[in-house]
Amino acid sequence: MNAFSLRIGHGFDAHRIEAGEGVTLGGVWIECKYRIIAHSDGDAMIHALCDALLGAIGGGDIGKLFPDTDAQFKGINSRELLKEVMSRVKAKGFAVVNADLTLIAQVPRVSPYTQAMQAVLAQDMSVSVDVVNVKATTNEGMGHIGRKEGIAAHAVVLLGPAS
Ligand SMILES: Nc1ccn([C@@H]2O[C@H](COP(=O)(O)O)[C@@H](O)[C@H]2O)c(=O)n1
Ligand SMILES: C[C@@]1(CO)OP(=O)(O)OP(=O)(O)OC[C@H]1O
Repeated sequence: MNAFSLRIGHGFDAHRIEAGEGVTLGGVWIECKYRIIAHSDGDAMIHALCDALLGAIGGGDIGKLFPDTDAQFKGINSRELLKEVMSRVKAKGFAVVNADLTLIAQVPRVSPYTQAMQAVLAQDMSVSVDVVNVKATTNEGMGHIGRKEGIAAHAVVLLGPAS
């Protein structure tokens, strides 16, 4: 790696939702009438971010690292997965330049929480909060997301040399 080494990564994740008492997204608990169906806490935004980071370092994906057949990951807080992924990013000599996440969800409404999500994700990636962007869109009522059967998230990251 030299001073000009840059790596880009993209991640995507989707989970089903059902009636419940709240969701964790971007590492932030959001009280609402839904819950996310998953082996872990179902934080699709962090899962997409982990896959983007792993993609950038050629590190596979979170399903390979943290199989959903392994009891040790049952109900796990996805921030723990992000911390492990970040240790792999750092071990390869990279640091996050910026990260951009998009949640696609008809529900819940997350705009009151995006700043808190940015702060949590910046902390876990050891970067300044102004290089982490979180945004959301509905699916305008279309398809499974529009019918409130599930949610999805995309993440894009740029990595550069750790100084
Ligand atoms: N789960 C969501 C989805 C959207 N938002 C916010 O609403 C704005 C309008 O959404 P559109 O689908 O009509 O583009 C969007 O820009 C978000 O700020 C949200 O908070 N939570
Ligand atoms: C996080 C893991 C592991 O608990 O499970 P899920 O919460 O089901 O999430 P997914 O995005 O399907 O993939 C990675 C998993 O192996």
